[in-house]
Amino acid sequence: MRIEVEDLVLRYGDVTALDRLTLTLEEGKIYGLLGRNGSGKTSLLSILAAFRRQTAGDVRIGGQPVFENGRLTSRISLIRDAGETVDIGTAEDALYFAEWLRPGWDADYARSLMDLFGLEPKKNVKEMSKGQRSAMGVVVGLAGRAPLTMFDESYLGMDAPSRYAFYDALLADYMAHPRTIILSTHLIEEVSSLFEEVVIIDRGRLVVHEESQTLLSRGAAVTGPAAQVDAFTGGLTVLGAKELGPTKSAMVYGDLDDARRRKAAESGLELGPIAMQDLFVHLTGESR
Ligand SMILES: Nc1ncnc2c1ncn2[C@@H]1O[C@H](COP(=O)(O)OP(=O)(O)OP(=O)(O)O)[C@@H](O)[C@H]1O
Repeated sequence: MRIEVEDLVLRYGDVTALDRLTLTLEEGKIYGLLGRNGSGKTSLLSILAAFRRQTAGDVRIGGQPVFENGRLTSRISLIRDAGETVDIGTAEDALYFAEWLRPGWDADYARSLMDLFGLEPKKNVKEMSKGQRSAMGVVVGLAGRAPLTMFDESYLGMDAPSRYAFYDALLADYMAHPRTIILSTHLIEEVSSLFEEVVIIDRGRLVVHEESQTLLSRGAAVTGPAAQVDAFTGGLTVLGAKELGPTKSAMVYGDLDDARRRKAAESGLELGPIAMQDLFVHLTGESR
């Protein structure tokens, strides 16, 4: 479902969590929502899921207002940090409840995900470990197949093998059942290969909304003899550099046009990609 957010403001008392945020997300893509602590990610997702009402501004999903719109919210799923299943009883009860809530629920898929994450259906959710509860949230989020599915750091408590199993399952299920997925995360390098587009917010404002590949193309690692690297990077924004003997590698930010790329090749320099995390740190790190 297409998401249109216009001049969105959310205030908690004196704190402005979202500050006239404007954003349009087309349907059927996987979006990465990135931002530093307190930048407003959870606030934005909570409004998209109608858990909260905005202070001002307009939010439309599939062309409709979201708040107190039950028909629409049954098609929207937000899985939060601790999972939403804690007070429900056993894992089986939680799945039953989710099935009742979600028109697109796939019970067979839910069972296979339970197996994948080693979750016991008869176990009380309250008695599960943090990682198991996170995995329960992931099962509910994936098997619900909501046309708008959002994961707010929900998989952070899971161990690395479980997280990677989640990323693989998400991608496979998204290919088979395309829908709009938003992943908010601090584990940028782990997840960034899933993102088709990236949204970065900082202090409640939009910093970047771009295709992942376009964003990544704004940075490059320049490697070669130190003097040539320095000459090449003069005038460019250098995000960081490492030296190993006579060789230097510098991360630069900015559009590297064909002429510059040719110049690099002529100077015997190698241009390589840089990590999304480094771009993120650059784009959000200097403003505080
Ligand atoms: N219930 C609340 N009451 C008061 N202030 C709040 C509340 N929830 C969030 N805030 C404030 O709103 C701002 C945005 O918080 P939000 O949780 O949306 O950020 P976030 O990007 O999700 O952060 P994190 O990455 O740390 O989870 C912060 O300044 C936070 O302190």
